[in-house]
Amino acid sequence: MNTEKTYAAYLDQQDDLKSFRDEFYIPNNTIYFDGNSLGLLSKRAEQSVESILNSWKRYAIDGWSEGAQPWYYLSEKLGSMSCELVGAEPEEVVVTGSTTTNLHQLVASFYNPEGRKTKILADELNFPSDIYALKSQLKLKGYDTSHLIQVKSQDGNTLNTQSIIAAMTDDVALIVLPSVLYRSGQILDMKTLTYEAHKRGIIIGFDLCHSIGSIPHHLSEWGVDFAFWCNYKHLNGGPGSVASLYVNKKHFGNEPGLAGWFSSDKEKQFDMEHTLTPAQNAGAYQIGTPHLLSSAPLLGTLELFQEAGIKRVREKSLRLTNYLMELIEAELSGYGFTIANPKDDAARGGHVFLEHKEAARICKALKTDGVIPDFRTPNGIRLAPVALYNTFREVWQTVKILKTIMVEERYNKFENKRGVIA
Ligand SMILES: Cc1ncc(COP(=O)(O)O)c(C=O)c1O
Ligand SMILES: Nc1ccccc1C(=O)C[C@H](N)C(=O)O
Repeated sequence: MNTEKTYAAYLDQQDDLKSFRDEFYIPNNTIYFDGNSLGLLSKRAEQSVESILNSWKRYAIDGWSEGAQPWYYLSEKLGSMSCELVGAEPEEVVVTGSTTTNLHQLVASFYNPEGRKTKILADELNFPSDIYALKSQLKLKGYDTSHLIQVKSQDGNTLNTQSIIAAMTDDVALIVLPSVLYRSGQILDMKTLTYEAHKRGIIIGFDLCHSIGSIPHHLSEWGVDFAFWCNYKHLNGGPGSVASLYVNKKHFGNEPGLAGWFSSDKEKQFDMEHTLTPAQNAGAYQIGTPHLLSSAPLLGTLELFQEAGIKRVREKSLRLTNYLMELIEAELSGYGFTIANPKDDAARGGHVFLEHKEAARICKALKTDGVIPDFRTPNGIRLAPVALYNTFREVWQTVKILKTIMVEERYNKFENKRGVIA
């Protein structure tokens, strides 16, 4: 392991994505390793917001059909611009709603309890919003929450594929799992899980919040029934930007569980009939008028991903997180850290997850020293060096800063307690 700073500089020089950093606004004197929570603003996203504002200024109501990006078709257009990121056909993806409302929509559409098959299978490590949504969907169908099975983790950080498969019993109607776990960054084996679910006649969908824009997916090839994700993390769509969903084309033509007039076939929508003719694509899972101003940044940012290509993004991301882990092992052993993310490339997502009993205040000390990580309760530090805008030098500097914090016990200045927003 070469721990020299010059080696980091050499890695940056070799980086064929290095020019993308200039596309982003990097906060001054900051090493931003939190792009897995909120990605940075790019100049392209800023321009695309301006262009949507201008079309409102210039065309008013006619913006729905006029201008460079007619609003009526924007959600589908952004879906088709995202399809390579998930390995889908253009009409299988639409930009709409929020992560959680999309999950509600998809469960309302795909959870059809029948006979013995009444349960929903999830896991105990997923992000709380998904679990809240699943429980409320069960209640709406008249079941109590014992109908939600949550696969247990052996080590508190990761899930075992075989344990998930073992939980696919014949009373399960629907499975909802994350693609990448938000704390440990473990990638679940979506291909195998989908295959095993379908062998048992169970519908399966994934929450791609932590994998979208970070790892490649092959949803159509794997036969995944549905997926949903936010666009504000690795895809840099901005705080609260409109989310996305994927529906496998084998399900096209069905009525969505939660219908609205934007679920309609676009040609029929303005016929104003009281019987819905659903769109024959993923667009059918939209509900009402799209949130144009918070979809707009995606026009710019998805263009950047089309230029970079998800394969190159993933390759650089793996090199960054690998370099970070190696430096941590070389420089910080003996300081109480555990690298709690999977170390092998196949199971490691886009961030490194460190556990430490002083994690909350180590995060505060890092922030004070210009490094932005995030803390995840009770003892986790997430560090996400992002391929499009972070550098190997920043990884090197972060480990150096972290070492100083540990050697000088600088974290003692802070309370070991999370802030309101961790
Ligand atoms: C895995 C996962 N699911 C869901 C959410 C939240 O969804 P929403 O965008 O609806 O707030 C997040 C993060 O906020 C997440 O990490
Ligand atoms: N939407 C947010 C709003 C405020 C603060 C954080 C978030 C996050 O997205 C957290 C993220 N889902 C996580 O993996 O922890």
